[in-house]
Amino acid sequence: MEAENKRGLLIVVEGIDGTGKSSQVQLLADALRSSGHDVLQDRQPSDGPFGKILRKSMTEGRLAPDEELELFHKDRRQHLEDVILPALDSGTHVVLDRYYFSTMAYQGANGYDVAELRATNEAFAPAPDILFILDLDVDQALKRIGHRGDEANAFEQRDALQFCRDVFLSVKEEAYANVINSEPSMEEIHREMLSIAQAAI
Ligand SMILES: Nc1ncnc2c1ncn2[C@@H]1O[C@H](COP(=O)(O)OP(=O)(O)OP(=O)(O)O)[C@@H](O)[C@H]1O
Ligand SMILES: Cc1cn([C@H]2C[C@H](O)[C@@H](COP(=O)(O)O)O2)c(=O)[nH]c1=O
Repeated sequence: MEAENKRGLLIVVEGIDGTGKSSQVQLLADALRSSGHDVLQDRQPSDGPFGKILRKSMTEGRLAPDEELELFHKDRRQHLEDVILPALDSGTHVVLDRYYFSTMAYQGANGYDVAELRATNEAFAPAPDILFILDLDVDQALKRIGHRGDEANAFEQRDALQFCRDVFLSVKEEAYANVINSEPSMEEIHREMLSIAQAAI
């Protein structure tokens, strides 16, 4: 009899800029691979056609809010259909840097209703099996990413990031959510996340 092909886990890492998401996604994916698991490491915006437009807009000039929001949703649908769901179906674990919680946070900070954004996304995007919310004080996060700019922009950015941090923390009671204090060393944070992931696999 053929061995049953167990579905992979969708493991999402969220948090405001500078909390260490990319570093932890890399460490977690590498550690799970070293333990013999099939792992796809990926990110949103994705590297697909809509994600590329979004990434370009971040360096070359922001799009109008409605156009930007539509592209985040198109990107997520395309990424799920073409990449994430097939990987999970084949038993591969997906470690994802940002997901729809970032839409709730950042587009919420742009003025859209957070609950509506969540409902729109959860109508087509499966909830994660594990969500890591990397949590750090906004000033510390800004220090890590070496914020530069004029004073007015700094205040605006600080307020927007505080809003985003609050939105990420608003889902902390979900069964899949794990709030990770991002102050300790990368290695300590990695050990905590790996032990949670290993317990679920
Ligand atoms: N636990 C940590 N302690 C100190 N510095 C850290 C820690 N984790 C990450 N950093 C540093 O903070 C900076 C941002 O890390 P990283 O790019 O992983 O964060 P991020 O959340 O993915 O950021 P962004 O959302 O802006 O891409 C990097 O210089 C990284 O080396
Ligand atoms: C998925 C997603 C992302 N964003 C924003 C958040 C960041 O400013 C950038 C992504 O860049 P990073 O390399 O991951 O830091 O995109 C967003 O506004 N909405 C989203 O849904």
